Amino acid sequence: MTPAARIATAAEILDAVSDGMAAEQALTRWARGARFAGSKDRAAVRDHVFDALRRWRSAACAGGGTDGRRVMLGLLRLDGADPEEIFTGRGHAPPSLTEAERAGGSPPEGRAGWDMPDWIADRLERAHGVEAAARLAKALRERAPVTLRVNTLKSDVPSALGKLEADGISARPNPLCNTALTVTEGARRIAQGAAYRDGLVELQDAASQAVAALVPLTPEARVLDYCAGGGGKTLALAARMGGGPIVAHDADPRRMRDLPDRAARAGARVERVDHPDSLYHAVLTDAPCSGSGAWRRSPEAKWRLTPERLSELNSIQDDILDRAAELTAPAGTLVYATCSILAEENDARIDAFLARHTGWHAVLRRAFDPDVDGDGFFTAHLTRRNATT
Ligand SMILES: C[S@@+](CC[C@H](N)C(=O)[O-])C[C@H]1O[C@@H](n2cnc3c(N)ncnc32)[C@H](O)[C@@H]1O
Repeated sequence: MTPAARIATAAEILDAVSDGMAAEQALTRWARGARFAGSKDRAAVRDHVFDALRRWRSAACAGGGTDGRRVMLGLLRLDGADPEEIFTGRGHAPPSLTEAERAGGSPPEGRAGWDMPDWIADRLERAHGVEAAARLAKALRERAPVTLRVNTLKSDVPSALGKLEADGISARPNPLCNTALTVTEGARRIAQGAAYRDGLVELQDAASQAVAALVPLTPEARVLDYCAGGGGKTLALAARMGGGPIVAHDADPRRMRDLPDRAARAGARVERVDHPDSLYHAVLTDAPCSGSGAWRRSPEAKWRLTPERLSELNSIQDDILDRAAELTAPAGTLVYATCSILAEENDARIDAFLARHTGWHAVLRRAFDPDVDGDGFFTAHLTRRNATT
């Protein structure tokens, strides 16, 4: 495919996303019908679509409209490219620009440059002040880093770096966590590489690793990952415990479907339970959330979140904390985590928990901002006051 044909395809996919289809689904549907497209074409189209979704509002402003064609036009303008070289109408390129399109569009100013719905920008500004809010919003316009966790059950940082090099992948240590590596070259080769296949490294965001690294663990601790999902943090905890065991639970057990295979590959022991009913020294609740700290990776979620859905998530987060508190041993630690930058899902949930449970206090609260090293995350550690056993 020519560069222009890739742009034309991205514009069509963006129209499908505008109509409500998930970006991944729209890309898969296109790829199925596009046998002519090679792996580089697919990767390039995907990058265009995700770049446009991250900067939808500013690109629409620069392109003079919200349809896929004009969003791609705006994106080219924002990136300093000459749209006339792409919109030629030749071959599979998009049709030539009309006079109205040439004259339309304006540089994004103010909130348009934040690339976020106003209601979310308002909340960010209330919580963090205008400068910090703008910085957070703008960080989510960029591509996210690709990060790996070195599985200390099978390797260490220097040997993992060496094995990755042999797979054609370059990486560097990531400052957020001592197990984290940022991939600098060859990210698309990870899944086929021996280091990944043999369980020496896992794909995991560095802030997610840092959250798991903060969970207080002792060698004999009984540990419950209450919202285990695919098990990213379960496996990170198991590695810190010399293999485990870690008890994993999820309200939707299908989310843990791949966990036994992943654990076997990593050399970790994970016991899945449907109804946890004993007491644990550490209970991790990596709660369902807006995912706002990771909107670089799933940018359409930024445009689809509604105030109603956010309130619904807040109720689920409160219920999870209440239930997890019952499962925390008297001297144990309840760990709350989200991959969100919204105060409503972070400090406000902890404050609400402490108001409902006056015998508890927060011994740690930490926010990770989305940046070149990792996603936005929040974690808090809760313990009972004066607990002795
Ligand atoms: C953020 S994801 C977990 C990601 C996972 N910990 C990881 O690191 O890969 C949140 C998970 O919470 C689960 N969940 C939703 N409601 C729940 C509830 N009431 N109790 C327990 N888990 C719940 C979801 O099914 C989802 O898998």
